[in-house]
Amino acid sequence: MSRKASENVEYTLRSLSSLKGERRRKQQEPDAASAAGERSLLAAAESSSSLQSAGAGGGGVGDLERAARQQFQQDETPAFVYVVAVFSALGGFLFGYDTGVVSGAMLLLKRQLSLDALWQELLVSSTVGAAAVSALAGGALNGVFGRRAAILLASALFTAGSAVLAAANNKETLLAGRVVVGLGIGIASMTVPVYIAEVSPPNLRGRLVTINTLFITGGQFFASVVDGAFSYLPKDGWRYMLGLAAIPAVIQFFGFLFLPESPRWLIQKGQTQKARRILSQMRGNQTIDEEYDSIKNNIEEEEKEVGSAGPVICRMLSYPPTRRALIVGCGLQMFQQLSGINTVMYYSATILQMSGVEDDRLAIWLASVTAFTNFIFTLVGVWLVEKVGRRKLTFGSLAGTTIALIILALGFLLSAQVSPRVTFKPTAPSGQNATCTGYSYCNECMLDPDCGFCYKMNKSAIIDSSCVPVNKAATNEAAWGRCENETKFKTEEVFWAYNFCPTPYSWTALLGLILYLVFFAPGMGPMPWTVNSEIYPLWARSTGNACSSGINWIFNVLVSLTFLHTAEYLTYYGAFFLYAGFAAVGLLFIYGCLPETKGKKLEEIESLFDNRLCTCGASDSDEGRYIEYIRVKGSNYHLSDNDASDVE
Ligand SMILES: O[C@H]1[C@H](O)[C@@H](O)[C@H](O)[C@@H](O)[C@H]1O
Repeated sequence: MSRKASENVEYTLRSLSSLKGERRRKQQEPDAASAAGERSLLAAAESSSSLQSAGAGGGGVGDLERAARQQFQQDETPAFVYVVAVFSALGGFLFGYDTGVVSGAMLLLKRQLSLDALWQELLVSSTVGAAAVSALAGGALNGVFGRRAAILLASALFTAGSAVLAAANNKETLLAGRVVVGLGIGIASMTVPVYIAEVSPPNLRGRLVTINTLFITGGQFFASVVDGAFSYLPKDGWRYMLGLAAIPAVIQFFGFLFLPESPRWLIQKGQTQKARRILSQMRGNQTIDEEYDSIKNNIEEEEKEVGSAGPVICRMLSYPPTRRALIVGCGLQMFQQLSGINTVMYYSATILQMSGVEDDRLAIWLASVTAFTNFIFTLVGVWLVEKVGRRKLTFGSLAGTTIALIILALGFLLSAQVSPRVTFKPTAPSGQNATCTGYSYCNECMLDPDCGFCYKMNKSAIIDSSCVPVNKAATNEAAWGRCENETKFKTEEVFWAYNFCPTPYSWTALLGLILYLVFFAPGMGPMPWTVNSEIYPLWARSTGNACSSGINWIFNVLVSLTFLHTAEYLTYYGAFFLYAGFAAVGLLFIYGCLPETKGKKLEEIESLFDNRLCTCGASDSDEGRYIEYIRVKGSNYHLSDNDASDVE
């Protein structure tokens, strides 16, 4: 389209996947008329020839439509939106980095500060616990002070926490640092997706919000590499691991001093001029009138419908559409964690050892391969989200995850069944606990965190095997006996297996692990965050996201903290069958209750929850419809209103 033509014709071309969904339209137009309008619009979009014959100057309208179509394709989203999305997603990177780095740091810390099991657990879970609290509190913070202020606060907390951790000289200071970092993670985890969703154009929203999860998994991957690299620095290596997070945090803080507030939040607070300015900065050469009006009308309408009295959460629960959205949002986050992602992430080194990787360092490095798989396949999700939509992507991903969990469980089951016998029972030195020496199979020995399996090999057969206590300070050797230290390993030609049993089926665990991430990462990883950033109306968005993120963190703590105990009581395969069961229930939930939000304006999404909670994706049937509106200068009619004589 020539520049001149584009100046002459001001238009907006947009796509909607459903007219039924547009509440305002429904109220303004009688049903029959709207159905007729819908039909003619559909016809108009289908072929330009029908459009041409609809107008008096048919050829002119055809040109107009073609020009509009071309311009739509040319209307590029300004780079500014991407800059804003990437700077915000640094919050996701820090979330991933700080949750991921701790496992490597802990290996060094527990030796240097002689931490007992309780302190180790405290240092790991305090962050996740603090994140749960601050995610819940972050709703109010976001509502009152805005998204930008919340992100600035989160990056300040990340910076302060990392500095405290890097300089800590005792475990109490470490605990304080971990709590501060956790507070930052919680706020970032609930604010960043909301902020990105609110500044993005509808056609890119899913992709841009999913970038945040890409940054989370990127942070986890980077953390695993840093863990591997600094594990060679036994003294103070942890200071670098924990302190490094300050760099992206400072970058984000200064970046956000210059980045704008969400225009939707500004409109809600009555700062309309500023909102307009920011919106046009974000939309470049696209006209913002329609988007601006629709946000504004929506806010007014919502206030009329829901009122503004009482706490937001009470209003959300008593208003059916937001209550339904909240159930869907929290359910998604709960099933994300119940399908066991963080046991896979936090214990991948252990799972890899089960597959026969005996060297500790190699297991740490291989764990970064796992984190890398998670990262790369999240990228596949970024690519797929606007192509296949949220519903299909989430469902397909969880279906594959369930199968992978079953394979993982079967792998552990097979390994348990062929678990080597204990054939040699050494006498414990006096004063030493004799529980380990009482076990008859490697499998029982492996599940007791205090014991390990010491054995010899004769060709491929395991001989002279014993179960003895592990050296708590260095789990790569036994507390006493043949496997006590590496010199003895060599002279006695023995092998030491802690946390795993040498069996010919261990590779199935590795296969299950990789398959798990290949399926989980594109859908179940990012979609709960993406969908939650879209499904609540503006007045309920911060609170809705605060609740669902809080649920995510609470289930994260529950699942990852109980993993070792669950494995002890149910065995490893029992634990993975349990997660597979949760995932299967999640599958029913997603099939029944998750609507498609792809391509819809945030303001239209609320109407997806107008009807029954679980419609098994019934609104999807409208998905194939592609309706285009063209607004022509001097005319407020749609082209399909058959009044082409109004067209300039
Ligand atoms: O979406 C993320 C991602 O999948 C991470 O890998 C996981 O550790 C988080 O718990 C989850 O919320």
